[in-house]
Amino acid sequence: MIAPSILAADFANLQRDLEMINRSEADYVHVDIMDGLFVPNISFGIPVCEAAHRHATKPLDVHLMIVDPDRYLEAFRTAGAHILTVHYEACTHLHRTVQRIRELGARPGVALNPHTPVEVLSEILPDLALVLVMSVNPGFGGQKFIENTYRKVERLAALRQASEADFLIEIDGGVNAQNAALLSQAGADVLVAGNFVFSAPDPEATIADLKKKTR
Ligand SMILES: O=C(CO)[C@@H](O)[C@H](O)COP(=O)(O)O
Ligand SMILES: [Fe+2]
Repeated sequence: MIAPSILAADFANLQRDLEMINRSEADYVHVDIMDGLFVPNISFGIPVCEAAHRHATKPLDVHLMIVDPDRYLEAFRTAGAHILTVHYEACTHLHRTVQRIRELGARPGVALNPHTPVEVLSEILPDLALVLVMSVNPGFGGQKFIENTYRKVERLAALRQASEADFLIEIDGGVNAQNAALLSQAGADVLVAGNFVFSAPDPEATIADLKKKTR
């Protein structure tokens, strides 16, 4: 599955870019929320998420790169989040946070920074709908893919098989035509792509090409 990240969209033409995603073979719309504290960048917030929800026909996959995300779970759910992903590194009581996301009626996801081993989630995997493996350090689009990600995805896929848990494995950062098939073979289910899609001459065809590589 493919989740284009609107962080790389033209914010002055967001409706146009969302309509492109609607027409495309994309499965989700990836929405990156950055608070300038958890990551050294500020993206956009709840009103933009609401606007994306109004125009998108695909479910919103909301990636919260914010400290203490519990404060905003309800607001992003009300703004249309279908998947709500928090960072492992930003949560003190991750189990409680995950339960809260489910109570709100959203699908809970947990994201891991490149330095965080997948094994830290072993006790909570059955409670998750998605694990997001960061393949760059979070905060910016257009960064170089970290090659260690393949091994991490393989280890996570092995944990999934061993535990019979049923979560999606999502990869986020530096995804392109070179690494998409390899990530899929390693066990990834959802690939986020920002710059690779939106800087292409034909973003819709680029989404279709990426999708073919994941089949
Ligand atoms: O969460 C993030 C960055 O922190 C991502 O979702 C980026 O938006 C992906 O952009 P590309 O690396 O594909 O340009
Ligand atoms: Fe993201």
